[in-house]
Amino acid sequence: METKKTQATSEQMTDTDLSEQIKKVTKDSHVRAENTELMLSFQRGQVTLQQYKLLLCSLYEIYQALEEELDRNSNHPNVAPIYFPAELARLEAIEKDLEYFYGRDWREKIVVPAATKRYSHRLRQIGKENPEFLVAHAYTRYLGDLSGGQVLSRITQKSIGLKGSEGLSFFAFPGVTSPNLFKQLYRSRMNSVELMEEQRTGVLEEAVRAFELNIQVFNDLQKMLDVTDNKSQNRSLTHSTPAQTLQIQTTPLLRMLLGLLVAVATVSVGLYAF
Ligand code: HEM
Repeated sequence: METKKTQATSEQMTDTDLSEQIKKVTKDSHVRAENTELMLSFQRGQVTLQQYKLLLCSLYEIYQALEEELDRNSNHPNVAPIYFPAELARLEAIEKDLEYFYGRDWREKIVVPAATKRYSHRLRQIGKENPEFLVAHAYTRYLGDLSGGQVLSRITQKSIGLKGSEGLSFFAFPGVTSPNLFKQLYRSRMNSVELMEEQRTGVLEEAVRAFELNIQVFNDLQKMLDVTDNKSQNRSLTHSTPAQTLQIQTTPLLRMLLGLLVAVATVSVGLYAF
């Protein structure tokens, strides 16, 4: 299916192409997204199991909203050209990964920050009110996933120390043989979406907003992780090793003993002088 569709990608891109415009307007946002603490952890090969698990929880909520709205609007003229569930849908893959990390009752263990709720709320809102904006969100997530998928999968596998490919389904696109060719096809489909000038401006604004929502999710996740880290650090202070605990508890005690010694010495010297 993919090869047949790919033949439509040979058309020349121009400055008025939606795919070019959207890339241009989101360029700065992309740099900001790349430089969030969470994304830097991936790039440095330092992503932790906790970071990855929490990210998967948020991705679950985001893709659930995105894919439900795309499915519901799949016959809409502005959505149909970019509707590729067989090739791109991520929800089932994320569910598999969540089950791998959290067990069968993973649904009860999902935790997401406020920013993720805002993101999914926005997706459901535009799905109802402005389905033509869905292209901006589908572009931001799917083309991003297709661009970094393979590299990020290997980095995550190595950082977390996973043996096989279990837990990494999110990064795999079995329905896409060549991510680059598929991205070309996707761009040509985006360019075939007919939009009035006002709608086009709305889509471009929505793409910047989509990046912003992602950045907020990454920042919120990092804050959640920092709080957890601090808590466990505090716990390790109260449940600290005997040596640490002793040190903490003896400081005021020592001070009291010293004070007492000085007092006794002063009294003794006084008595001696007397
Ligand atoms: C680890 C951080 C990231 C790195 C290193 C990275 C890197 C890249 C690279 C190398 C490309 C290919 C550029 C090209 O083909 O011209 C790309 C494309 C893309 N990335 Fe990222 N990216 C990161 C994070 C993100 C995030 C968080 C998002 C959105 C949420 C995103 C969205 C996109 C999109 C939409 C494209 C397609 C651009 C286009 O061809 O129009 N990226 N990224």
